[in-house]
Amino acid sequence: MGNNPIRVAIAGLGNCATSLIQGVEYYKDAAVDEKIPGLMHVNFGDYHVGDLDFVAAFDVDAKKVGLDIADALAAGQNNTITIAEVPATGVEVQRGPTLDGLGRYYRETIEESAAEPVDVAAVLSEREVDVLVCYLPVGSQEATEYYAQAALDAKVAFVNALPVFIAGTKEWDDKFRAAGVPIVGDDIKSQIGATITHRVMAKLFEDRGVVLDRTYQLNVGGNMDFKNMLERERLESKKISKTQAVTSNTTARLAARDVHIGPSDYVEWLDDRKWAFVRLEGRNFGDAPVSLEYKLEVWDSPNSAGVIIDAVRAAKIGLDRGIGGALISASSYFMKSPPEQCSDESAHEAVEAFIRGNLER
Ligand SMILES: O=P(O)(O)OC[C@H]1O[C@@H](O)[C@H](O)[C@@H](O)[C@@H]1O
Repeated sequence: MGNNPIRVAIAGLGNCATSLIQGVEYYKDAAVDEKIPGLMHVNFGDYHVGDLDFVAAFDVDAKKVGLDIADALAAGQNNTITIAEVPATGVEVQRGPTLDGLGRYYRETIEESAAEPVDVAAVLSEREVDVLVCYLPVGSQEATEYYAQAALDAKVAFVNALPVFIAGTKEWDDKFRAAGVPIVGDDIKSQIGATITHRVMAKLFEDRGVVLDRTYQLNVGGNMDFKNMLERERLESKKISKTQAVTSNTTARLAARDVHIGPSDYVEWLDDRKWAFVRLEGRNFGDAPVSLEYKLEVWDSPNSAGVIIDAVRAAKIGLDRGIGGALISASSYFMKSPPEQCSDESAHEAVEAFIRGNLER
């Protein structure tokens, strides 16, 4: 823990939480002027990466509930790369409510804890949590709403890492504004992930005067996220989120049949690696055809951890400044489906202005 602690709670102790918590351990003593792989800011405003202090965690998996956070990171189906050994935290994983959090493939794979669910808002208040990070499985609409409401009730800032639309809806934005609680969301945009690289390439076509005619992004991986998404009904919002994240960065108006962006399959032996196969087709000078194809290979969870560390610190600054509702700059830069889409360059500038206090949200 650093000098200026941010008290963080986590909903969903899967791979993403593992990378986040191990990453904070790994970088906790990083020098402020050091170049850190995968982290855009060592200091974000007054907050150092080591200031994140994990004081509460919720899960539904019988193999995780009741364990110290440090032990839960290696439990159950977690299969990401190990970044650091985390010493015992003294914080036990508590039983959160399941609601619609477990789809068919989770139910087939894990055993649900028999413990009685806790009252999350009460725990958040008791532990004096500053920021709650929501890492529930894709498709958990009701469960995400439950945690968002708990954050509102306990006046805790909310970082929504999954593609359930909360920050991006007027209804929830109004609730967060009224409660004076900040929110950053929705759906984490990884450091060098499928979304950001695809956005950049689509924009490059446009900036160089090439007409983008069609594109696809096929993603495969071997973590529970990909297994969960074999259930097609659960990934509707994910497809919408990923598609709008890419198409919003170009003025090309592609017909629905000409854009295919989706989680595509589960390949167990990839573990927490994600491979993205991306193709863009267009027309160049004199309508001459041009196409670009690339493949991204990345460990999925460490790829989002650095972004979440920044999002948590933005949320804490929002809380310190008493700003309720969606933090537009941080949401646009760190998330795939913010309330307002803009170029990554302007979102980056906006985040820096927000940190300096020159931009309200
Ligand atoms: O690589 P992208 O497109 O930025 O997506 C990143 C993240 O997107 C989330 O929706 C997934 O659930 C995460 O597992 C993933 O890391």
